Amino acid sequence: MKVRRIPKNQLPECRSEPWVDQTRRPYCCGEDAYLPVRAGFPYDLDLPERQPYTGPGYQRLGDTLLLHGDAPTADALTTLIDWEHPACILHLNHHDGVMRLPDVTVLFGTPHDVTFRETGITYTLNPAKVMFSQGNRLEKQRIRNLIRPGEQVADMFAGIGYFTLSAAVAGAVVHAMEINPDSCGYLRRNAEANGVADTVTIDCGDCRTHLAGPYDRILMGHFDAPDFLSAALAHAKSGTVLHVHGLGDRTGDLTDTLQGAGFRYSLSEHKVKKYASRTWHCVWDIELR
Ligand SMILES: C[S@@+](CC[C@H](N)C(=O)[O-])C[C@H]1O[C@@H](n2cnc3c(N)ncnc32)[C@H](O)[C@@H]1O
Repeated sequence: MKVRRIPKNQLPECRSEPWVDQTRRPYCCGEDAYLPVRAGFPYDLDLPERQPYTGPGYQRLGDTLLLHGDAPTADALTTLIDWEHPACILHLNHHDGVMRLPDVTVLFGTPHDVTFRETGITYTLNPAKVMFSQGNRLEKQRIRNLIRPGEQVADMFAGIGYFTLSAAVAGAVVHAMEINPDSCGYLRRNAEANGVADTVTIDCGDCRTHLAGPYDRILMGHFDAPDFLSAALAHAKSGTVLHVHGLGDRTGDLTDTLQGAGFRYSLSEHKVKKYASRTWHCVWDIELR
């Protein structure tokens, strides 16, 4: 690719010059910018074409990359390091136990706290210590759109704040419960970083002992959430909406619990993401009448 090297701060004024090839993107490195040059115009350098990326798929959290699925080969790892220049690479083997703790193998660098933004929300966490699911991004946005300012919301499985923060930035008053002290620490930091510490109350411990409803909305972001439905219903009222996550088809269990507790309700199912070849991560919206 034929380019002219210019100081990066001159990029905005040079971009519309007649010699600039508008069909290609400028490349920046340090204080320099390399602008692609149209055929027939003078150029400074002929850069080799950037090869397409052929390494493994990854999830980026700040300067750390998280790999899912099979562990990469040594060559694939080198390709990834050369491409992304990360500070750390982790291979996620699985999530463990009720706290869904990540079981990771460190492939490169040293795990540490990372800070990143997703849909306007800032998160800090250590991906080797606590889970963060980017696959739930659309669900977080959906919840954010459903919230009315001033709603009283319970988040029974708050983690580092995936749903709590989405609800709080939409104007809800959130009671966040989380059993893992590490996650509680990040949740507190994240509420402060997003300017919602005044409207988020955090209780570190088992949600069943901290629920203090009735609430307008109850968020239940854990695969075992259907087993916690009775506990949630004891803190609900007519008009309460519950968002109950789970794996596979749990509608029979949910309707049994709702009918056993004597509630009239409407129930709708939403697919969040594919979890295994034939298993979906679903969320059931239940509105009590
Ligand atoms: C699956 S993670 C949160 C996932 C997150 N909601 C998401 O969508 O990515 C579930 C969280 O619930 C917490 N947890 C599990 N059992 C709990 C309980 N009985 N009370 C409070 N928190 C609990 C775990 O420690 C974990 O942080």
